Amino acid sequence: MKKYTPSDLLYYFAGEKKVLLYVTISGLIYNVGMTLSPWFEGQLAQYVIDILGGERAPSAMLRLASLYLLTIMIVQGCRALKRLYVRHFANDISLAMKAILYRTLIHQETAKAGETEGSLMTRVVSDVDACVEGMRKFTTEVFDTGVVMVAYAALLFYYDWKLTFLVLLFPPIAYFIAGRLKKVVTDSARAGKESSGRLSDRTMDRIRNALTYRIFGEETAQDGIYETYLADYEKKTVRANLWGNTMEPLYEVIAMTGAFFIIVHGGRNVMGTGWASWDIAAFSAYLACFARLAVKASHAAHLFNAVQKAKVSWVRVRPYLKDIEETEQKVSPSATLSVSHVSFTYPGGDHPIYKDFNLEAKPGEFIGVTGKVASGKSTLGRTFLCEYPYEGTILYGGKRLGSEIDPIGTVGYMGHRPELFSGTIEDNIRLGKPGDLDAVLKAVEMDKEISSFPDGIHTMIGEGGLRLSGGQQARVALARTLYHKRPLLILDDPFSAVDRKTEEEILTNIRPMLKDSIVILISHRLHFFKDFDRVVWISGDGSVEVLPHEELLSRNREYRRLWKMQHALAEGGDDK
Ligand SMILES: Nc1ncnc2c1ncn2[C@@H]1O[C@H](COP(=O)(O)OP(=O)(O)OP(=O)(O)O)[C@@H](O)[C@H]1O
Repeated sequence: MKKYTPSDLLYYFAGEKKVLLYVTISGLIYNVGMTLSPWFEGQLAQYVIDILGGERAPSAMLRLASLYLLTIMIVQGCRALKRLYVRHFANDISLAMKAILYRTLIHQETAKAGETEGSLMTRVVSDVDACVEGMRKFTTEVFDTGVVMVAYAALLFYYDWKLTFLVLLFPPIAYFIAGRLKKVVTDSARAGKESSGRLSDRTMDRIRNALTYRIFGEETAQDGIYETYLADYEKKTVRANLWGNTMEPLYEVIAMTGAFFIIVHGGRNVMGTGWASWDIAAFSAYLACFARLAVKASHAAHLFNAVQKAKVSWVRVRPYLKDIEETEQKVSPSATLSVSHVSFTYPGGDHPIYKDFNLEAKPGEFIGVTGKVASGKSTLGRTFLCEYPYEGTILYGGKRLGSEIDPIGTVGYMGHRPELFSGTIEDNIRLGKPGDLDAVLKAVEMDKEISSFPDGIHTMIGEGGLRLSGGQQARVALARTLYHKRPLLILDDPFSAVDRKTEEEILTNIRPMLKDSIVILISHRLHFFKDFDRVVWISGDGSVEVLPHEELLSRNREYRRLWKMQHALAEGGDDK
């Protein structure tokens, strides 16, 4: 049997077999039971005529009505159960998708040009919601529309198959029109979503840079630009909703056209001159059954649109749904890192940022990376994420990183920016992964601070974490990286926003936690490099030197100069 991965839609259905079984049982009872209503209504009409004509006693009506009531109670009870399980199903899928998504997004960083982490997270989470809503509607309608339509159609054929063939021509016409319009609905939904993404980017930009815009007298111009984005969003959303919603009544009118033929031909059946012989009960049951079928058919068309919209979101969110846990299991805890002759040039760049980089490292080792400003330190760190192709080989556990082993699940990364999203501190660290956060909060020296917040770990930190100080943001981001520990960790300037004492405490705390990981730590500040296993120096002209601290100090003039300068500052008490 095919093994589904998180990027297959069926993966989520397969994980919910038990809940789907309950949905199926309660859904079948409810929907097949629904066809009994038109039959009961027809019988009731016939009983009224019979009682008035003296052919039946009123007590018979009472028995029939009680039976009808009991049937309704059972059918509606199953309906409530079915709804409950469908909700259960949707919640489980939403949680599963978001947990996978968050884990993947830790590795997303700057590769997607022009996208900020806040808008990326906000957009993909809203896409997940739209997808789950589509899956919920689909599951509901498979029963409420699919099964019930088959049951109603069977009843209609039983009463008069010729008339049924005739009247059932109309719902497919409505369905066909919905199919033809699906491109318009999809395109307008996509345009609406894209415009919403652009607007949220713009909103974030306006908030983040508010002070800069005010100081440089740019506010009015920025407000004008913002208005154009808002106007575009309004226009596209109205258009998307218009196409999505106004088609429904049209489908219903077309589907109901069959009722005209029932009144004419059904009347003939009752008079004894039609294709079948009917009493009043049959006429009434047939008409009621058809009306319900036509309404259901219009729901099918509506469902079609909902599924189309969900598809747009699914296509957008799918690349972020990767099987991380599985990759993690393939990595041996004692695997070593072997970097040989690696050079990196940005796509379209005319020279390598660095070349001939060589490094051997084993678990428990800390490797420092430093160099001049803009020499390529972050670029070297991000090479391990394999966002872009590199020259040479990076082997992890003997497998080539990027082609034979996925960096997701192997490489943990904390970038320059803390990459926090709007949510609680807990959400930002946990990213859907259950477990105890105490150890990582203590390690990053955040435990006491968090317990002094009124909402503790449930404190909402705002978009991009703007309600926290820079140092707090950095420590929450570090706690997240530690909580989702990987055998190879790249930490890009993790302590730039904390003071030296806290930095030292954190380093002391995390070293024992990371004794089975290889840590590559990029920093401008060198004082802790003396305790590291090796230091990588990037010169800025492309050359890379890898040596233990003392050796690098004696051999590399630039490194020595920088070290001495920082040492002198520290002794003068100026270094934080
Ligand atoms: N995505 C990119 N595309 C093209 N060039 C880039 C990209 N990112 C960085 N660069 C360039 O690569 C060079 C090295 O940048 P990088 O950020 O790696 O340096 P750094 O040493 O980490 O900088 P800093 O000292 O500011 O931390 C710079 O000249 C930069 O302009």
